[in-house]
Amino acid sequence: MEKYVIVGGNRLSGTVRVSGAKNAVLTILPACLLSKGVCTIHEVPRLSDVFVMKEVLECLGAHVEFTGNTMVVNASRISTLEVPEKLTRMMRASNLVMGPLLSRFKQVKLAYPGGCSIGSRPMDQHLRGMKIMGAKVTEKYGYIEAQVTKLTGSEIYLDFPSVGATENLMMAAVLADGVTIIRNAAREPEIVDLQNFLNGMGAKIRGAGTDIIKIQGVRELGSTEHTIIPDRIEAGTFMVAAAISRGDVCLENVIPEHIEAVIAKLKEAGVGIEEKGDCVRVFYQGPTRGVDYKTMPYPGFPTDMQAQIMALMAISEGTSIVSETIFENRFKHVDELRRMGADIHVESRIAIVKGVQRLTGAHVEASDLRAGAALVIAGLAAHGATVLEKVYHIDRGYERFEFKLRGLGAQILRVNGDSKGPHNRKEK
Ligand SMILES: CC(=O)N[C@H]1[C@@H](OP(=O)(O)OP(=O)(O)OC[C@H]2O[C@@H](n3ccc(=O)[nH]c3=O)[C@H](O)[C@@H]2O)O[C@H](CO)[C@@H](O)[C@@H]1O
Ligand SMILES: C=C(OP(=O)(O)O)C(=O)O
Repeated sequence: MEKYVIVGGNRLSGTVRVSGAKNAVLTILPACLLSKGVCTIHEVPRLSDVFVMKEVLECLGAHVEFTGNTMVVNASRISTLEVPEKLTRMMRASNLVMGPLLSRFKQVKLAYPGGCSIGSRPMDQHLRGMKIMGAKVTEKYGYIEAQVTKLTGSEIYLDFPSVGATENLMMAAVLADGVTIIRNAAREPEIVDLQNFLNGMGAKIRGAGTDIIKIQGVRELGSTEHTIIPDRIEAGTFMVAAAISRGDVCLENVIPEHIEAVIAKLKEAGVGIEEKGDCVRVFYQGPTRGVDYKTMPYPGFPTDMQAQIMALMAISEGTSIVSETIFENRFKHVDELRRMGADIHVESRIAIVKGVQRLTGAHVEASDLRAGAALVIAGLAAHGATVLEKVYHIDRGYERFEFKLRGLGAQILRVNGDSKGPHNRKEK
């Protein structure tokens, strides 16, 4: 299994370009199943999750070409409405094919994606919305099956602004009969990107980015060309890497308003940040201070940045209190940071981080994607070498991670494998 070896102590400097957003592409690729035409998508990051989603589309019968960072999907013909269990289990986001298949073909069957290491992640909000629109949904033997004669535009109030439920229901509603209104919808930028993509195919959706989304059903959707928004979590991760290494880094291809909550917290902690158009400069301007933060749905502080900032807090002056309100099991990086010398105490969904003078390189393991990113960040600042196991978690969400970090001056190597990661994966 591949691992990273990171030798800490180098100040990061230079420029890094942020890739297209994983969470946008993971909903836009399933949305291609709604189209009778050809969808050309630019800025698609070469991530292992993207390759899994490509395989899902291909298993359903779509034709997919992936060259560089452009993907062309032709789902005009589909050969099955059942997603193989092996694929649904590999990735939570595979559940996002449900809305499009039900909407266009009136039927879908997939294995329950199940829980994952950060929490149980049920799908009740997705399924309740589909039932309100008229679908018959059965959950048996680990499978979800849904079918409908005709989806009907309806009013759906989400109990929680779930990102996946909002996306699945938007996609279910685009070909439904009449108007669907999703209230208490998630407001994440990836949902706005999905709306723009669907409208490009001929859908009639307004309101994404607010908590009320209105979808006027249309008869069919056609071809489109779309560019994925920059990945705000990758941007935030590089910001923290720059800050912890006392560096001076310019990030290109960033939409600063998508990461205002992260920028505000880093500034409060004493990190220098300057915004210039779609570039952001992050620089050291003295020791950082511990700050408190609480994860919230967008535009609140993103849960997907909780672990990375905790690595910075671990060597900042004073104490910070971190509250995780989105996922019940998202502190798995804490034990690993402790191995590196961090002073962190967890009580239920709160972590109390007391800043220490320095971290020390250790043998640690990534339990999930962002925990892995946090440990890389910690390794950049640690004294000595850190060996990070289970790098495959990081490959889910960071394109050319070690290459980008090395370009900024970090000492990080991938060992035990082909040293390439998914970005160099050969096409079938
Ligand atoms: C591919 C993708 O876009 N993943 C993101 C998406 O995941 P995902 O779409 O799975 O996250 P949700 O917003 O749905 O989940 C948030 C919370 O709602 C709960 N919930 C969700 C659906 C449901 O039917 N019932 C229910 O109880 C979940 O268990 C969790 O506690 O948003 C998360 C929250 O910002 C991010 O961390 C993930 O990176
Ligand atoms: C939790 C994440 O992703 P996913 O929903 O794909 O598991 C993440 O990106 O941090």
